[in-house]
Amino acid sequence: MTTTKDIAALRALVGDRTHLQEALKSADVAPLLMVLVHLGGDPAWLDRIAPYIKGPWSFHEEAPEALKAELRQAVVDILTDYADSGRALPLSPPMGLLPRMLDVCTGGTVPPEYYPLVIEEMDLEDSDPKTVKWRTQPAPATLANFHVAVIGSGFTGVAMGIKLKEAGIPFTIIEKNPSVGGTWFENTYPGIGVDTANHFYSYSFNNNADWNHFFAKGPDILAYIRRNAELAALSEHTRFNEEVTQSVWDEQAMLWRIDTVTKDGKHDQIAANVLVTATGQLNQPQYPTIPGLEDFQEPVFHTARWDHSVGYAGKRVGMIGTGASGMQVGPAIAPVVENLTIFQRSPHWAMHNPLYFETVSDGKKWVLKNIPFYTKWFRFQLFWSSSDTFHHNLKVDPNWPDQKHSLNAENAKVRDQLVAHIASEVDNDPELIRKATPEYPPYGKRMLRDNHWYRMLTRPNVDLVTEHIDHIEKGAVITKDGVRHELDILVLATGFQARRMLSPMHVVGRGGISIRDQWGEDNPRAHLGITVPNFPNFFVTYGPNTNLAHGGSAVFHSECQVRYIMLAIRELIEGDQASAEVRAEPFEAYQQKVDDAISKMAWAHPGMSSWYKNSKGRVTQNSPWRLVDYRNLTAEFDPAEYIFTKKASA
Ligand SMILES: Cc1cc2nc3c(=O)[nH]c(=O)nc-3n(C[C@H](O)[C@H](O)[C@H](O)COP(=O)(O)OP(=O)(O)OC[C@H]3O[C@@H](n4cnc5c(N)ncnc54)[C@H](O)[C@@H]3O)c2cc1C
Repeated sequence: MTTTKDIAALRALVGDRTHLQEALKSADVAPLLMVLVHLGGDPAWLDRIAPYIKGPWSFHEEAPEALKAELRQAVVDILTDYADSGRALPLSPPMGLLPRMLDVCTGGTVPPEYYPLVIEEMDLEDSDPKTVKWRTQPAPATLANFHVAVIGSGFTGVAMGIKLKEAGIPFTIIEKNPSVGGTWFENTYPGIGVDTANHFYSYSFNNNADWNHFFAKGPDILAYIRRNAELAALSEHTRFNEEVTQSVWDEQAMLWRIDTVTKDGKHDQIAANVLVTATGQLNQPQYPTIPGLEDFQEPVFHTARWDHSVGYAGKRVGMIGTGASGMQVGPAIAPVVENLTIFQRSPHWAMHNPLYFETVSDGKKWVLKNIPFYTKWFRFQLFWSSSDTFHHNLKVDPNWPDQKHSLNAENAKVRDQLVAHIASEVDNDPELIRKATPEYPPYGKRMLRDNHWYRMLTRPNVDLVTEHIDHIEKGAVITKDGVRHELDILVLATGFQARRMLSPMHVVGRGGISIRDQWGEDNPRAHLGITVPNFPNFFVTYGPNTNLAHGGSAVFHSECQVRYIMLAIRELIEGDQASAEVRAEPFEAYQQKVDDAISKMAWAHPGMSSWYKNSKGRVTQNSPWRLVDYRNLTAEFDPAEYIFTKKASA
């Protein structure tokens, strides 16, 4: 039912029809059309506008101005009609029209297997489907005697805290930093930002209408995470500046014993029934092992530990690495440094997106905030444009002749487009084209956004060095060809220790087995990327084979994992169980499925070296699944896959 407050807001919205009509000029056609059909249910509108929507981004739409004006008027009329009549706004669109709406909205075809995900993601039925509800409300004493420890307060740890709080389950978040934010707290380098559009790279339960950019910069994302943490008052549950060093499963007490140390060296221990790691895959910086690095003597720092006390304007800066972070740093500092020397081991593919630098106008923010359902439809468009539509591009066609450069016909087409983009950006300079174009197929590594990286390479003060580094001396990097590159500052854009998952923590499960005993140095494996045999009541988020490299938002995956963990916790509490441990059979069967799927994908390509693969060549980081697959795998918790141990009766 629409509340009195909603009706009052609607009446205020349509009170000034001229203003509304004007304000709607800032709206994109596709989501506005969806609002109209959602509210009015008239399929004729879909037929009229569909021919002008060629894809899910706003720049794919080419409707004539007169038609857009008609659409805006129709939206004003229908909102006025609802306001005048006091009728409730329908939470869902007419379900019979949903398939056609999704197709028109994306300018493509959305298969039926996506409908449950769409209904849930957009919360079309307003039933809060991602929140796990009690089947039998536990007694207050039961809840009071249960405790969950969450390590880390980035996007995932904060989501976990919010959901635990909603369920009334006591919990403690332990965070080594003085703030929430994780990735977005620690990475403050110039140019830091996302490559996933933010109206999708955000929580489904808090669609933000206030993003300043379609692709936000670091501080805005940090502010968003902080706002969510504040809304749930998570600071009351969080121990900041405290690092978990070790967690040991106490088999007698059926509890995790979690050792922590504060920044000033105070040790403590926390006991918890359930332990959730939300430590991210990209949290521990990877430092290169280059002979002489310690002899450099000028400022040298990792992108994730940017030293803001060091001014780089007018300096000779060297940067090792051209991955996701390096590609953002380069264009941000090149205009002000004397010289930027970039040491590249292998180039990255990066795609142009016209919205990458665009700010969200005040008018668009107004529409996002005020027009009912607009944000939900806009978010869906971004979901569609940023994720599974690329998945087939990563699959190896065994009959494809040019396996070295592309994987299948579609992948080859993308390669041609990307190569043409590089050529035009570097003014057809053959040397730069050669250096900046990867040999490996597109999507072999996560596709980045071209933030003027290629154009930057044409600057007279930028050198792209592809000769390998031999060693480092005081104030200089020496390459294998004997050239000495004199530098004032050295930036290490060398990524993270993703493969040594959960390191440097020491985690000890049942029978005294440690996670390193079980995983070795770099072979992490977990059921659905979340649970591990021998480690009862232990849940990993952003765990093995859950990194999204075909596209998509890591926040989507976090929410899938958080829901799965909440379902498991519900099973423990409602069933009065002391522990749950994944059985070996489903665990092994899942690993087999993952490895089989990955063997047919880009990352297993023999020409690829990346942080996705471990020392034996197994892809341990990436998820082979589409978002819809991972959602389906984690939407329910199957107790039959777990061994439960009852609490000893008192
Ligand atoms: C520069 C950069 C850009 C990115 N851009 C995108 C993007 O565009 N799209 C996308 O989908 N993903 C992107 N990612 C991936 C990003 O990491 C995830 O999107 C997401 O932020 C991960 O959140 P998280 O909470 O799981 O982990 P993190 O954000 O890594 O948070 C982990 C937290 O755990 C804490 N912690 C770790 N160990 C301990 C310990 N022992 N004790 C206590 N606390 C501990 C850390 O301090 C940190 O706060 C990007 C990553 C980086 C580095």
